[in-house]
Amino acid sequence: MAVHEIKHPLIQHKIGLMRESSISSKDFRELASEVGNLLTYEATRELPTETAEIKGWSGDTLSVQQIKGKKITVVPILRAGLGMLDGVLQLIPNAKISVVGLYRDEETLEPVPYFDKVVKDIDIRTALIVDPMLATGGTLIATIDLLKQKGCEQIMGLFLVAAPEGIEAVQNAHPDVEIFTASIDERLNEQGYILPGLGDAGDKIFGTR
Ligand SMILES: O=P(O)(O)OC[C@H]1O[C@H](OP(=O)(O)OP(=O)(O)O)[C@H](O)[C@@H]1O
Ligand SMILES: O=c1cc[nH]c(=O)[nH]1
Ligand SMILES: [Mg+2]
Repeated sequence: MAVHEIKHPLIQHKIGLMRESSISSKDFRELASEVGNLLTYEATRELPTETAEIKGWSGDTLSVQQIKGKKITVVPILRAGLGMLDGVLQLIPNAKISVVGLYRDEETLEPVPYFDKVVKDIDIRTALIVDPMLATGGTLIATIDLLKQKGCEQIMGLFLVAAPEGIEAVQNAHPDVEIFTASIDERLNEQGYILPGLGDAGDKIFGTR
């Protein structure tokens, strides 16, 4: 599995701002969307293009490049993934959206699924999963399981922050999935939170902390 930690200065700067303990929900939300946008730019760098003929402004026929083949479905994981969705859609405005809802049980840290509504033609689309946090990896593994059961064959994931433990778990379960993250942090604490991390991303985005 390919794991890309994106060291772009803009991304590093914005993730640094998000680590400030007193950050407001408004600022956290804006930055989550902005970093989601920048990660999308990086994750789509290798998308294949093909030549198409169009009629240009002067009436001449022009050869231009268009995205080729499989289309994308963006898969925000409820709740916190919604915080990155706007930024992703700014770059892929025609993407279909497949929503999955899972929360992590606070005691067992196991993912608990509670919602899914994915596009019907997911078998011919590339899924772009978005979630701010990849911690133990349980939520991501369950999401990939679900998408594959529905026929999805090509899957990428965008995460603001990822823990080494979670990356390893996902690598073992789904070695074919490609991951893009703004930061691979140090470790998980006893409660399964990422250190140094961002805290509880869902609570910060929705103001429920
Ligand atoms: O890798 P894992 O250990 O599974 O943890 C990561 C998950 O935990 C958080 O969601 P949470 O359960 O807090 O739900 P929320 O988005 O509704 O806050 C986060 O947004 C991920 O979905
Ligand atoms: O650090 C973490 C781990 C899981 N979920 C979060 O929101 N933050
Ligand atoms: Mg949460």
